[in-house]
Amino acid sequence: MNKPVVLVAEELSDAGLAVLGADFEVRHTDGADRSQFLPALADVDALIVRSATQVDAEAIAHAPKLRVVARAGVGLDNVDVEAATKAGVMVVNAPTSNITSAAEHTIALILASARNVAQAHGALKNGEWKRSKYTGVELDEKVVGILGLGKIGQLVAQRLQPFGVEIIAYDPYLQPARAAAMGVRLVTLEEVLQQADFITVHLPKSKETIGLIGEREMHQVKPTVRLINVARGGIIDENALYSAIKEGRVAGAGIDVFPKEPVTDSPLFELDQVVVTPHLGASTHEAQEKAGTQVARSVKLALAGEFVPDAVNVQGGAVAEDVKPGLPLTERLGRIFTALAGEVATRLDVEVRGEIASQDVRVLELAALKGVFTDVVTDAVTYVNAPLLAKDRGTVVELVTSSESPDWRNVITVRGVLADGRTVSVSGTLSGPRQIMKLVEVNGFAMEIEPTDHLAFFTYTDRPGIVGIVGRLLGEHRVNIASMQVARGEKGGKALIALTVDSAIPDDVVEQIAAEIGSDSGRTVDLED
Ligand SMILES: NC(=O)c1ccc[n+]([C@@H]2O[C@H](COP(=O)([O-])OP(=O)(O)OC[C@H]3O[C@@H](n4cnc5c(N)ncnc54)[C@H](O)[C@@H]3O)[C@@H](O)[C@H]2O)c1
Ligand SMILES: O=C(O)[C@H](O)COP(=O)(O)O
Repeated sequence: MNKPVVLVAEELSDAGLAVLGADFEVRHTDGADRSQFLPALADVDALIVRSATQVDAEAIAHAPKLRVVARAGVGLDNVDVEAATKAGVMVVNAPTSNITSAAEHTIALILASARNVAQAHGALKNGEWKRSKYTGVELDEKVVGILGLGKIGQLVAQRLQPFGVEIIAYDPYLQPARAAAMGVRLVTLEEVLQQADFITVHLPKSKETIGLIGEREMHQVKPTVRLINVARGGIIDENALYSAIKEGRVAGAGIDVFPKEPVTDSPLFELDQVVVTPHLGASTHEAQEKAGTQVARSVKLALAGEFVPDAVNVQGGAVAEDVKPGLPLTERLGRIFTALAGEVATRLDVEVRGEIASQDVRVLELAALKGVFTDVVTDAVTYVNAPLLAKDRGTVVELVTSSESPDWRNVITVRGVLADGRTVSVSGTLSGPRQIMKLVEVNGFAMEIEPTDHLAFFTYTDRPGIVGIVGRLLGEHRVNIASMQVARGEKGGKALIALTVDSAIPDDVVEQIAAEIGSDSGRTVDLED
């Protein structure tokens, strides 16, 4: 069988390649060179990039087999996540891999800018011993303004605290109490501009943040301010920064990122007050190893159709430890649902009841959909394309949660309404310390059986002799019964017989059983992959 193809379009750490292992055909290309990159996408299953490869709609259209784009780093501004989602392609990143490196690089640029390290270094190496020209400033008792107090902004704040600075931050999406707990005062953008001696940017690049620090803002800052950008080029307007430094309205800058990269000529490069690095924030051995291994793991999960905690274009995000064991159970319930229904539901409720319902359980809805469609379409069903499949087929899906679960600690139900108005439902739980999967309800009948690979359900009218008939017919056809349960509403009423068997029951045997016991519905469920 052909191995899935993983295209590595930028440098990936050896550790990352090692995680991929021998199960994949790993190819390499230069993602920054479109004439190489686009044709290389033709038959790839996964693509791994850093920030230099533009994974736009055109690239995605060149990759008909693509199932996952993995960004070995944080920023996703080079990946068209919307186009990927439309094409059913999962996008993952390595959200924490390089944050320490980026924060440390920020500190390096703050200090380098404060003490003119790069300029003095260059001068001395050029034979110039200049001391007064490179007199700097202390950090002690200065005000540092952080724009964007997210993962990196917070690490920067922690690392700056011992320098004796006052830290203020602008981040309208953060609770002031959370910032206060870090010793940071949340203020408005104007207050940062007016009060800070150093301003460091840690924002995502977005429509809102492009040019956030532009001409107008450069007129509001102290003339002694130093601006640092280790986030993304363009958040600080380069031309406005150039004029402000030239005109003495800004004292200096430390810049790691540029609006267009790579870049070797920028007006900023002529200014002695500016220290620059070529997007080195994440360029440490440690960050690259973490980014490489994290995305390689995500690629493996994604190609196996498993849930990928770092996926950015599926609902759910990171999965709580208590919720994780529910994923295979719910997926199995989805598959059993489809086998019982024999068609796609018009409406599907995924009910989560019990203790786990207090957590973020949206991923269980995805797991149910993945199961529901696994035996319906030929293509691999993933956590990304399962909701798209539901939408395409007109299935309205709802997640229902409740902390009430009278019989079990947690119960998950997949219940659907079919086109003719019939309802099909199946519920399961994880039982005991070993968290064994149990089916606890099928179409309103209570039971307790393991959802093994081969199941069968027959409804009939309650009367004596049914178990014997079913046992005899299966025995005659050499199908071994592992367990059998009978459930009924009332004596002589509608009843259900549920079986787990060691091999698939042939269709003609199902028909024979149904005919002999007068079953109006005989369904088998075969889940062996
Ligand atoms: N130079 C590098 O090598 C390097 C390395 C890693 C990350 N980065 C970049 O650093 C930036 C920050 O990364 P992170 O991991 O800390 O991201 P994050 O998402 O954890 O933090 C971003 C913060 O910005 C805030 N924010 C968003 N929009 C805002 C707005 N309009 N105004 C004010 N605040 C806003 C958010 O609330 C959040 O707290 C990203 O641009 C990322 O691409 C660069
Ligand atoms: O967003 C990021 O992760 C950083 O900017 C690092 O980008 P890189 O992987 O191209 O170094």
